[in-house]
Amino acid sequence: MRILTKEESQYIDRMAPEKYGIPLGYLMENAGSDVAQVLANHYKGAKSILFLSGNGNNGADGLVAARHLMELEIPVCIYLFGESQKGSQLFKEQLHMVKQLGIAIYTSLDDIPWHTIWAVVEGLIGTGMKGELRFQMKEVIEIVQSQCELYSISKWSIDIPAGVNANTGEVSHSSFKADYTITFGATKQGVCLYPGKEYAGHVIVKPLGIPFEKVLQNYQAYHNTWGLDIRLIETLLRPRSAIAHKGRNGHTLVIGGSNGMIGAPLMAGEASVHSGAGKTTVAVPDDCLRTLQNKVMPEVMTASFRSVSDIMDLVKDKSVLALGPGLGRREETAQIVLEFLATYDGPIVLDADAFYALGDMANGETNGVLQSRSHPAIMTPHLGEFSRLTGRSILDIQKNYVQSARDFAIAQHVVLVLKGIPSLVALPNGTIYINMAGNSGMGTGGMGDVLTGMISAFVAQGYEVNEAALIGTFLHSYTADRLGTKKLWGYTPSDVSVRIGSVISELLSPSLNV
Ligand SMILES: NC(=O)C1=CN([C@@H]2O[C@H](COP(=O)(O)OP(=O)(O)OC[C@H]3O[C@@H](n4cnc5c(N)ncnc54)[C@H](OP(=O)(O)O)[C@@H]3O)[C@@H](O)[C@H]2O)[C@@H](O)CC1
Ligand SMILES: [K+]
Repeated sequence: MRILTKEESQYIDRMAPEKYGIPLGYLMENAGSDVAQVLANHYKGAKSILFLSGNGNNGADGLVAARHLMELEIPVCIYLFGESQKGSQLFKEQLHMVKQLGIAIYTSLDDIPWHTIWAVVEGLIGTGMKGELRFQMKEVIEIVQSQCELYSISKWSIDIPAGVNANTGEVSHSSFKADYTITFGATKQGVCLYPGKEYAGHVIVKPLGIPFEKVLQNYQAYHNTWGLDIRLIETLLRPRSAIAHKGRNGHTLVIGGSNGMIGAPLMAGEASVHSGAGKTTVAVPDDCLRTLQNKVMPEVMTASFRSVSDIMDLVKDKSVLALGPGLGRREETAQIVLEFLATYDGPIVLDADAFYALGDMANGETNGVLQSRSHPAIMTPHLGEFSRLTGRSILDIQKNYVQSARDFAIAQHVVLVLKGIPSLVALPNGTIYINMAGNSGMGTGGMGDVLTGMISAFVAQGYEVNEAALIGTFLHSYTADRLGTKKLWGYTPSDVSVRIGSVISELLSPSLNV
């Protein structure tokens, strides 16, 4: 699923007429007619649908929809916001048409017969929003929302809810909170990120009427952002060969653990087993080995290390290394991690305390440690860890969430799995995937260790690091969502871990009801 930024949408807007001779009015006619079709299918025999129309092209989309609904004999009316004579050219043209057709138009909210309205469709403002919502628009939205609540009227937005920043998902105070958003061509980035995502409700994507990917090929600042969803994963997952044996399915090595932190490498190791790695070994510092052996499931092999050369020996015959879970933050451990990274060039997933060793990568001595690897390292920091790696505050990262992830992945040449809400996967070429799965029940200690084990297992099984990060990240959340349908909290990382195999089996063979 393609995701567009505000600038990309506006570029399409400009280029359609300029380069391809496709008047914007054509695209608007498609957009408006699609909005009408969706509403007509939803509200057969509706009393009345009210369009809130700003004086830009977002409002004009709504006016087109109102005209189409009139043809379908669905009663419509319009509330006009702002000065019509100052509106866009297309808005003025569409307004003239609906006036000629005699559609009821209100300029005061007090005059609207609210008891007759079944749905409000907000076209106050779309991708043209600059800064914070202005006061007058906020007032209108507040009154409309309270009327919707009073009369149980459902709320729709055109393209993006008024007040939601189309890029960052930040919302102005009094933004329009829709039940549904109908958008064109592709979802806007701002409704895939929080809090914008909550304001958009269910997003419906309709065609734009121009192959926009072709148009964007010439756009210098084109960012290439995708939704990480089930359809993408179905294209990436490959059935196992019937003759695959444990040797073919790879061997994961997890290096982690410290006194009191044995659970982390243990969960990573067990998740690797459940995700299908042929073999899994968990290695911990010498003095933790006995504790590990007493706790770990029998399918996981165990080992221990004291020095970098021990780790080098252990990793020799392994397909992938997961480094960091529960490793601890002692200075000598950090030294081992750095020394090891300087010598080992194989596939690696870095997590948790491995980041402590790397410190501030933008300004510190470790800048460049990961850049020239033949397999880009996969890094799975949460926001706190990412803040430390980048030397920037969490607030600053959240404000520029997607761009921060993209910049880091490009600069360090890594596959970054940024564990936020939602999680992002940023590839070394700057392509971003926004995770569409996940739920609030996932915020428990150990969930990240399971993710590390899952991603490592997919690398072990022969997936490229990019693919493994995408598959692991999505399936981790998707499996949690499946659990979340029964209970939204109280399920454990291990519950997710043991369920992964069944979920993959279902995806590969939908007829299997495991
Ligand atoms: N992508 C495409 O190809 C297609 C795009 N299409 C549609 O076009 C839409 C974009 O239309 P757009 O560019 O005309 O801007 P739009 O969202 O209507 O806003 C402009 C109005 O908002 C006002 N305003 C600005 N900031 C404000 C604030 N903070 N608070 C309050 N008001 C504020 C601004 O006022 P001004 O600054 O001029 O005083 C002006 O009046 C897009 O979302 C989609 O629906 C479709 O037709 C299909 C093809
Ligand atoms: K809107």
